[in-house]
Amino acid sequence: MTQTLTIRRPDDWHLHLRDGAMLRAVLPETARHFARAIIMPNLVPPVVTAQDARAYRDRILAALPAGADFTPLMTLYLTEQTDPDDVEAAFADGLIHAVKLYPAGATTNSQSGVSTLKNVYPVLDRMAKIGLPLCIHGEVTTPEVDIFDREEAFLERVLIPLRADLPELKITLEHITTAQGVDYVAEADGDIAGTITTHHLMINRNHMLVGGIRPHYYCLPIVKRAAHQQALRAAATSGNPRFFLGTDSAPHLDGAKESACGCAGVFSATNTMSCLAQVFEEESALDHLEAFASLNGPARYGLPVNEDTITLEKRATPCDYPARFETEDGPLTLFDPATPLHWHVT
Ligand SMILES: NC(=O)N[C@@H](CC(=O)O)C(=O)O
Ligand SMILES: [Zn+2]
Ligand SMILES: [Zn+2]
Repeated sequence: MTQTLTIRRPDDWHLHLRDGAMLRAVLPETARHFARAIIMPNLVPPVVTAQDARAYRDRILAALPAGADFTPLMTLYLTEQTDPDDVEAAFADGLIHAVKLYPAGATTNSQSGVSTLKNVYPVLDRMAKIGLPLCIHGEVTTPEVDIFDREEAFLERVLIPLRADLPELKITLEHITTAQGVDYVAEADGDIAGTITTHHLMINRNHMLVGGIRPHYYCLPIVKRAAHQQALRAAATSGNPRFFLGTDSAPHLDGAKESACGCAGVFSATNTMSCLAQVFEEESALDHLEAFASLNGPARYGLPVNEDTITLEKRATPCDYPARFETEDGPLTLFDPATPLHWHVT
């Protein structure tokens, strides 16, 4: 007997769509399953002003396949020049749903990010007043801190002091990767939530490094040891409304990944729902998949849940996802979950 699971249509609360040829290649992959996504603003140059966000939203809408039902939820890239009035007006217009903080140098295209947090306090203060969430790439960038410890150090050195200064600010700690990140989000007072990616639920650093280095598993924050993966799986499948899906699907052309200095980012839009169903089944928590993928995110962002549904069906035959896509600029490899997937999206 085939097992089926019908859930409200999911949303992706952390997604990189890029621009141009890459946007055209990856947008249909997200729009097929997801109704909405929080769109990351780390283009080159970044999406900094309301005007940038409006223009980017129009390019995304223009790239949607005919008949697709998908709403991009725009964000602004916080810089030390960001104008609080521009941010407030964009939020009041319904154009943006969050502002994104990249510590300068932390990740892909974060050169324009924030070096001195105090310099953006006027913007953060305004956001706290109007209830606009701040999404954070939570890693310190000081060279002495080991790359595997950057998230934990961020909690102590940056996040806790920031939240003490601005306790009313709504914060989403993005793509959490450690047990410390999980514990902080679960236990801290006030308005805090955390997104978890597909790949951090599926793989740990052994998958990336044992038996050869796999550049398509390299992302930031970097995948950690198995005990952290277990903590993330427990959090995601717990039903706790503070945790929800942000795939961090982050496409880079194969040439940029398979290189002596490869880019960080995992492209997982296509097979995320099959991966998640597998994880939730393994954790005996299929009944919490809808909360993680479809309910907790909208609640957090003050948006209605989606009315339509998707159905997943567990079949003996594994899913047949393509290993890679051809974009107009070259090949793009899909996340390889390192195990056959049996949950098909019907
Ligand atoms: N996650 C990644 O490894 N890369 C993201 C940036 C980010 O989300 O940090 C990208 O834009 O490629
Ligand atoms: Zn990030
Ligand atoms: Zn990201």
